[in-house]
Order: sequence, then structure tokens, then C-alpha cells
Amino acid sequence: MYVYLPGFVSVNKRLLPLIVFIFDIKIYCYFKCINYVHIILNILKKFSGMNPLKNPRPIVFCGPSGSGKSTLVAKLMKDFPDNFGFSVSHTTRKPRSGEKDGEHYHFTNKENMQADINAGKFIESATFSGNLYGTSKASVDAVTKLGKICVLDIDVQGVKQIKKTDFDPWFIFIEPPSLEELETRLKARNTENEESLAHRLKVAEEELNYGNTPGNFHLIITNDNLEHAYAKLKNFIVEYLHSM
Ligand SMILES: Nc1ncnc2c1ncn2[C@@H]1O[C@H](COP(=O)(O)OP(=O)(O)OP(=O)(O)O)[C@@H](O)[C@H]1O
Repeated sequence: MYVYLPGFVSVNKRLLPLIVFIFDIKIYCYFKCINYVHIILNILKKFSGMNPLKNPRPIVFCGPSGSGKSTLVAKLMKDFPDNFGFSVSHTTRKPRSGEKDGEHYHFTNKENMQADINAGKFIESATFSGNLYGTSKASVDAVTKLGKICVLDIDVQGVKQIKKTDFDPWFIFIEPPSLEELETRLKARNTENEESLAHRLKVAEEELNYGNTPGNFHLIITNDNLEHAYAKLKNFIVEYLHSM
């Protein structure tokens, strides 16, 4: 869809808000006697990721399995491809075929990992099926040093552990509109058997209690309508980027 501006210049309609925005800044700068090109370039740089962020505060996403964390984070990554990064977790399980050390996980052994946990080198860790999994401070720092906001997907037990350390991320809780809807989504996702579904729903109840306890999270998003939920998340991120 194109519109014709005076002077016979045709412009894609989606660009109009940007043009109006730039025009507003130009007028503001004219009256304040500031160089508007400099201001616009800085704003564009910030949001395009051309400017690495200085010591960005990581963001921990938490919420019941199936509440939509991965879906919302994927949208965020698409909108801000250069501003976010994932840390690489450690595990003592054996690599599966195709998994690369340092890329999918840092593969290690129990003795070394337990020693590092005891030495306070991990912000959180847990045991699943007899194997240790965890997030090291170094792997979060590696993302932060690149000037990117480190995104972490951590369960409630992990969040409780992090809160006991000096690590100080933003905590965002994603909740489903109801347990019934959570069950529907998990069934539709087709990743669960009856046993794992029942387990996830039981854990979800406890997680929702923790998530909704005042003071535990900086932001709680009810993921009812995906676009509304994402708009709330994006507002938070844009405000955060502005404040840096
Ligand atoms: N607002 C929504 N409306 C309907 N379906 C949704 C909505 N948000 C996410 N979903 C769907 O719900 C399912 C669960 O979402 P997703 O996998 O993102 O959850 P998750 O919290 O990352 O789960 P897990 O912790 O198990 O990885 C997916 O199939 C996704 O497409």
C-alpha cells in the first residue's frame, strides 16, 4: 500500500509513522538548537543493536511449562535480533548426536561441576534424571560482555536459588490465563504423555502461587492473547533499553 506525498513522492504506508516521528524530532531539535541527525542516529543505533549495550541487566523468564515463554522470547529475538543472547548451560549428561560442546551445552563431569557449584560459580543448578544441569556466572558474563541482554529460562526452584546470590537480573513471570487453558495448550503442543502432562500441571499450580506472590517478580504477564501479552513484554523492553 503506497501513499503519495506532495511533490509526487510515493511512500510505503508502514513507513509513515517513522517519517512523522523523525519530523517531530526535527522540529523539537530546531527549537532546542540541537543537531537532529545525531539524535536520530543514536536512537536507530540503540534499537538496531549497532551500539553494544553497556553491562545490560540479564532477564530471567519463569513460568509453568506451556505458559508461552519460548513463544514470547522468540518474538522478542525476531524484533531485536542484536540485543539479546542466550547463555550456554552446563550439564553432566552425555552429548546427543549432533550436539556440540560450548554451543548446545558445556559438557562436563559430576566431580568438576559439583566442585564449581560449591565454589559459587553457578547462579542455579538442578538434578534431572541423575544428571546435573546449571547456569554458570561465566556463561552469563560471556553474553553480557558482547553488549547483549542475556535471556534465561529458569524454573521457580532456580529463581529461588538466584535470589540467594548477588546476581541481580530482571525477573519476568509468564502465566497462562487458567490451568484449563494450560492443559489445552500442552495437549495441542503434542510433546507430553499422560504422566508428564499430569506432572507439569501439578507443578504449575505451585509455580503460579510463587509467581503471583507480591515482590517475587518485576513483571507478571498473563499470556491470554499472544499479541497483547507480547505488547506488554515489548513495552517493558523498550522502556528498559531507553533507560540505558
Ligand atoms: N497466547 C497463546 N495462545 C494460544 N497458544 C499459545 C499462546 N502462547 C503460546 N501458545 C502455544 O502454547 C504452547 C506452549 O508454548 P511454549 O512452548 O512457548 O511454552 P513454554 O512456557 O516455553 O513451555 P516449556 O517451559 O515447556 O518450554 C505452544 O504450542 C505455543 O504455540
